[in-house]
Formats: sequence, structure tokens, C-alpha cells
Amino acid sequence: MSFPIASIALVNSVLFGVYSNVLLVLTATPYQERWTHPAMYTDIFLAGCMGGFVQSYCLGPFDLIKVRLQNQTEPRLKPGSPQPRYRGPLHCMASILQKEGVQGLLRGSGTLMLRDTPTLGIYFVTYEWFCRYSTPKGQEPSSTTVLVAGGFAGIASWVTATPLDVIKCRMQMDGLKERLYRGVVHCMASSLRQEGPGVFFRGLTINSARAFPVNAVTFLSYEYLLRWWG
Ligand SMILES: C[N+](C)(C)CCCC[C@H](N)C(=O)O
Repeated sequence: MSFPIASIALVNSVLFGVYSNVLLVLTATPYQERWTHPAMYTDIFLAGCMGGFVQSYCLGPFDLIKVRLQNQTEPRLKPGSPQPRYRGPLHCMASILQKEGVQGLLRGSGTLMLRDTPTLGIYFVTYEWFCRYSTPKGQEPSSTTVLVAGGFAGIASWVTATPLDVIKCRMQMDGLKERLYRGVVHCMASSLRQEGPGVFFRGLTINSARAFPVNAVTFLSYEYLLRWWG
């Protein structure tokens, strides 16, 4: 449990930190004037893409370890049964480093970057659009608006990210036994050939159901923290 929590804290602070600072540079509008002088959607999109690009490199190794541990489906240790491949996050990291090298720890990071750069642009644009649409001009959005806008931003982002999310997970699991895929394009083509277009939407419902509450709370915390420290 402490492993995903630590990674969420680090990754979100990188994402929101890069986003806010890039937006500040692009618009030259301080946070306090954000709702009276709204930024252009193209600037919001660019700042979100930049945030997504940088965060994907921090997220890469954490995400790989999470995917490997989640896919470890052997039953839990019974007396006398063999040890599982990975005994926990640190053991997983050490054994990837040992068997697959530093390169191995970055497996899937390129696909993660392709997944997160545009979809985090969409994430922040959806959030801002919903806040502006539901709030009278020049006013700050209410907490309820922030919650709902954050929830929809999460869903919009996950809907667009799911095709590359499926490919990313496959790339991250590749290399455990024999290598199946030569790269992202080969992985996409062979998944499509063997399983049809539906393969790109696998996990979409569960991703969206998780995205609403998670991102509602994420944006509410972000807005509150900015108000306290702003
Ligand atoms: C870009 N992508 C869709 C992958 C994530 C967007 C939302 C980020 C949030 N930390 C979450 O986990 O839901």
C-alpha cells in the first residue's frame, strides 16, 4: 500500500507543478487572477502536455513495478510451494535491474510518454472547460463544480488513454519470458490482428469508474492547496 501512495504523491506533484509553472510562463497570469483573466485553451493544452511528458518519466519505473506485481497471479505462498517471482516492490525492482538491466526498468516508458503527453493536455482542458461552463464569468468555481469537473477530466483523459494503456501493459509484461514484441507499432499490429479492434478498449469501463472519484478528489486538493499557499 505504501508503494502506490508514495508514487501517486510524487507523480502528481510533478504533474501539477510542471503544469502550473508552464501555464504561468505561457500566460504571465498569476494564480490569483486565473478566473478573472482565463488562459487560452491552447496554452492550457500545451501546459498539460508538458506536465504529462515530464511526469511519464517519473512514473515509468513505478508503473512497471505495479504492472508486474499486479500480473503476478500465482496463488499466495502455501507451505512447501515455490517462492513467487517477486516478493514485493523493492525485490521486484532489484530483480528487474539484475535480469533486465537499467533498460529493463524503463520498459514501457516510451509508450507511457505517448499515452500521457496528449491525454494530460485533454485532462486539463476538460477541467477548465467544465469549470468555466458551470461558473458565472470571473468567479471562482464552487467545490462541487471542482469535484465534478475533476471527475469528468479524469474520464476524458482515461477514455483517450486506454488504447495506449493496453499496449503499454503488454510491453511492460514482455521480456518476462520470451520477447513477443519488437516495439510499440509491432505490439499494436499483432494485438489488433489477433484480437480485433476491441482490444484497444479493454479495461475502459473500470478505468473510467476509477477515474471519476480519484480525479475529483485530486482537483479539489489542488485547488485548496493553491488557495492556502497562494
Ligand atoms: C493520462 N492518464 C489517463 C493516464 C492519467 C490521467 C489522470 C491522472 C490521475 N493520476 C489518474 O490516475 O487517474
